[in-house]
Amino acid sequence: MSARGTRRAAIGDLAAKKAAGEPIVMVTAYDYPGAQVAEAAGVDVVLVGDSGAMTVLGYESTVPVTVDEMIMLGRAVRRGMTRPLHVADLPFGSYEASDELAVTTAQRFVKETGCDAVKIEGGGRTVDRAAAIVAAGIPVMGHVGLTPQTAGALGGYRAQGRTADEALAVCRDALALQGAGCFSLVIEAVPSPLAAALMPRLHVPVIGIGAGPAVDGQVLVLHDLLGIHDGPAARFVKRYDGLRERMIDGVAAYAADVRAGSYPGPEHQYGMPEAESARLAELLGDLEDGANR
Ligand SMILES: Nc1nc(=O)c2c([nH]1)NC[C@@H]1CN(c3ccc(C(=O)N[C@@H](CCC(=O)O)C(=O)O)cc3)CN21
Ligand SMILES: CC(C)C(=O)C(=O)O
Repeated sequence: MSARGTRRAAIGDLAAKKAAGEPIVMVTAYDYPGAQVAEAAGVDVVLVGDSGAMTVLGYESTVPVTVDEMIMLGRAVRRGMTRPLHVADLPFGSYEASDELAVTTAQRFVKETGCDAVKIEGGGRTVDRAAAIVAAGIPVMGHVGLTPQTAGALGGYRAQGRTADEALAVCRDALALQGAGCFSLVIEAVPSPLAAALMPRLHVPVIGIGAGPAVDGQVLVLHDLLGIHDGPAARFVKRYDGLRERMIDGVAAYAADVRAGSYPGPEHQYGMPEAESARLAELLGDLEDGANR
């Protein structure tokens, strides 16, 4: 590999960070500039999340997004970065029905997007799917707590595991996914005490989103943290910028310039030698004479 800092990340890097007690930084990205920005900012893991269904494709949930759509996003992300670990979400309906389907879909993502790992949601039957994909040689990130692909069954986009019994179910799922060979887990929208109680029992790196500070790293949706997304934000979202407002201001300033005739300015125009433009006028005159005959 080339110079230090430009080496492509390896799956084992997350475990090394956990062992060293260094927080792991993960963000989503869905396209080429998003991946470039994530890499330039020095993030460790870029997730091509199915949240892209909502943030960049405009669907009302993550459920409708297709494998082909996710693969297009994943390929664009691959072209935009070298170093961060590249994880791809398998979309709803593309892995649940059987181990064969899960492996086939995961293989498509690896072959067609060049991702390092895939992420699948839930415990239960997902545990077997995770084991099958791992057995096929593809690293799997698990995802427990709030699992948006099945949020309908969970009562909507709301925190999970708020009672001891429900919390135990989340812990069981996390431990089962670890047992199935997941190299890392995402835990989403759970009480901080749940995550804190679970952490000593997990040896794989755990990335939290709305799971408090006890975990090994944090993930946020790029469009949420930059303030590009304008929908209702979850409790865990911290908005570090207001890019949506800045983007609207930029386009509005352009529109105002066009309408005022102040764009394009001299510096945005191509010139032509005086002799050539004089000759062009002559040639056009001949053209008209010909047409009018
Ligand atoms: N832009 C974006 N960011 C996300 O984090 C995200 C998505 N999209 N799409 C898929 C899921 C949905 N997510 C969400 C969305 C909303 C809440 C939310 O509003 N939660 C409320 C509680 C709502 C309730 O109890 O009814 C909260 O207070 O956190 C949580 C997770 C996380 N994921
Ligand atoms: C929020 C993260 C964990 C995710 O699953 C997504 O972006 O789809």
